[in-house]
Amino acid sequence: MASEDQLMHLVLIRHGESEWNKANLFTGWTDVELSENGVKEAQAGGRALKEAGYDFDVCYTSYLKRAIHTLNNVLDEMDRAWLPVVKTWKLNERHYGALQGWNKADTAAKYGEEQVKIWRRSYDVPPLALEPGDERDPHTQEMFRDVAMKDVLPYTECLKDTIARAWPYFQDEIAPELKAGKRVLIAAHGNSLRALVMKFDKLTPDEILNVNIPTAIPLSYTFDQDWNVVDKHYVGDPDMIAAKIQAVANQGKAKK
Ligand SMILES: O=C(O)[C@@H](CO)OP(=O)(O)O
Repeated sequence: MASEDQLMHLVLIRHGESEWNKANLFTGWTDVELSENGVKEAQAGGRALKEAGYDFDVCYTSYLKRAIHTLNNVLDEMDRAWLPVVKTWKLNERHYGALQGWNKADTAAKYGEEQVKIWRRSYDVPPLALEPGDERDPHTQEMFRDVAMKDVLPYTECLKDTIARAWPYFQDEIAPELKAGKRVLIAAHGNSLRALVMKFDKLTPDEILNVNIPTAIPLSYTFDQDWNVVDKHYVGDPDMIAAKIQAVANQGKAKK
């Protein structure tokens, strides 16, 4: 067992409910705001972290406002608004291609729940792609104007593609901070966090299929120096967390 000063502390938090989660729409890189409930969820996540005695040295988030505003609310609750925050598009949600804006239950009724589960959760089957020139094309959006190599920007992504950008970012930018003893908080998205969890937990493509991340519940990881997970737990009430995980899974079901 590693001694406490050799352990590395990381907390992941998915953004609170967004306006499009509430409407059950595929979101991806659409930059939608938190719902009123989502703000409350983020605040509750911050309070849970504070009450459990967590503190951080550096935070990371995506370019999307639902994650950024979640982080701001968490840090406000912890009286840590002053902490350094690094934003990167590499932690953006998985790009949902042409599905962005479609209702998940209607899509399940039209294409079948199995197909929707594959689009939502499979490791290597991407959703239908955006057409180049679509107004949602990231190559033409202001948000990505500083991305030098535009061909890395996607028209759609499966989880494998999200891992291909999020995992090298974690290894190059975040892992050294953890190694240096910094306590790190990452506020991101259901699927960009699944990308990290798949790597941390060494899950197979079949195992990751059934992993759903609940909104705004802090997920605490402790690693030893070899990146073995020595502790992993959600911070909050277990029944509430189980209900939230099930609610995420149910979003892809057709309405009966
Ligand atoms: O719509 C999305 O971008 C994601 C996260 O909200 O949804 P899903 O859980 O269906 O992958």
